[in-house]
Amino acid sequence: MRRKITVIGAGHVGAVTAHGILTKQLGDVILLDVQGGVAQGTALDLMQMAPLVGFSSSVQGVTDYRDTADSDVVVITAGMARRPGMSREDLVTTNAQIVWEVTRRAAVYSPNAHLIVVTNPLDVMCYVALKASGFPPQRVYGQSGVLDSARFRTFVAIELGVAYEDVHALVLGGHGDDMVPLVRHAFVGCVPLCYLLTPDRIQELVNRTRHGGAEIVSLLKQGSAYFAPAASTVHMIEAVLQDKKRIMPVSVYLQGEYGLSDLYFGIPAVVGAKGVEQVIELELNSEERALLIRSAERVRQAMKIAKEHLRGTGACK
Ligand SMILES: NC(=O)c1ccc[n+]([C@@H]2O[C@H](COP(=O)([O-])OP(=O)(O)OC[C@H]3O[C@@H](n4cnc5c(N)ncnc54)[C@H](O)[C@@H]3O)[C@@H](O)[C@H]2O)c1
Ligand SMILES: O=C(O)C[C@H](O)C(=O)O
Repeated sequence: MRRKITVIGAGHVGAVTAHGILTKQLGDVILLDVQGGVAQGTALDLMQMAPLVGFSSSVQGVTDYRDTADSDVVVITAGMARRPGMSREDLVTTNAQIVWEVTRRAAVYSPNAHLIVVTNPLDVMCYVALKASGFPPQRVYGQSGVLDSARFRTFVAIELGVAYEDVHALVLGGHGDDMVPLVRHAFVGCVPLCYLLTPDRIQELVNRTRHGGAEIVSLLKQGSAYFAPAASTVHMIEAVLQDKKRIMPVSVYLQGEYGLSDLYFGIPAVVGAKGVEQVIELELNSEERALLIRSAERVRQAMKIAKEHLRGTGACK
C-alpha cells in the first residue's frame, strides 16, 4: 500500500515539497490550504505532470481535515513567510496561532503520524506543534539544519570549485541569525576545511550561511526561499518513510542533551521509521558551546513570546 503524506500549506514550500514527494514516488499527497482554490489548483497542476514524469502516486487538494486521515507524515508549511527587513522571529505570534490550529486539527485525524514542521520561526513552531499535538517528541521535529548545512556546503563547494556532494558540513543550533556552522567538523573529501581556506575566508562563508535565508528574501522581495527548503524537507520524509536511518541535523526536542532542556534546537540525529531515533552528542570545544548557548537563548526568547501569545488567546495553559 502506498504511504500517505499530508502537506499543510499549499504555498511555495508546500507546493515544491509535494512536487518532490511525487517525483521521488514517496507516496500519495494530500495538499491542504486554508485557501481552497490554491490547494486544488496546485494539486491539479501537479497531477498533470504524471504522464510526463511517470509517477503513479496521486495528489489531491483539499480544505477538509477529514481528507488527511491516517497520514503517515504531516508536513506543516502553513503560515506567513518573512519580507525584507523582517527576522524570522517577527513571524512568531501570527504563525504560532496558525501552527497551533493546524496541528490540533491534523493530529485528531492522524494520531500516529510524524509531524515535520517547516513554518518559521522553526524551533519555536516545533514546540507549538509538540504541545498542540500531544504526540511524543520522537515524532515531532523540524526542518532547518538540512537546509542550513546545504547552504554552507554549497558556498564551500563554489569557493573551492569541487563537487557539492563532496563537501560535508553541519550547521547546528536555532534556525536564526545565531545558527552555528561547525567549521571544525567541515570536510572537503577527507580534508578538513581549515587546511584549504584561510580563517578569514571561512568566516565570510560562515556569515553568508547564517544570513542565507535573508539574502534570498532581500532578492525575492515577496517571500522567502522554497526550492532548497522543500528539497530538505523531502530528504527528511524519505529518511522516515524508507527507514534510512540517515544522520542529519534536525530540530529536536532536547531533554538534557548538550546541557539544554525543554526546547527545540538543531542538532545531529539519526532519522528513520521511528522519527528521531537517536540524538548524536558531538564533542564541542568551549567556543562552539558558547555559540550554541547564545543561539539557544535566542530560541528561548521567541518561545516565551509564543507561549504568552497562545496563553493570551486561551489556546494553551
Ligand atoms: N524551516 C525552513 O527552513 C523554512 C524554509 C523556507 C520557508 N519556511 C517557512 O515556511 C512557511 C511557508 O513559507 P512559503 O514560502 O511556503 O509561504 P507561502 O506564503 O507561499 O505559503 C504559505 C501558505 O500557508 C497557507 N496558510 C496560512 N494559514 C493557513 C492555515 N491556517 N491553514 C492552512 N494553510 C494556511 C497560506 O494560504 C499559503 O498558501 C513560512 O513560515 C516560512 O518562513 C521555513
Ligand atoms: O529565511 C527565511 O525566512 C526562510 C527560511 O527560513 C530560509 O532559511 O530560507
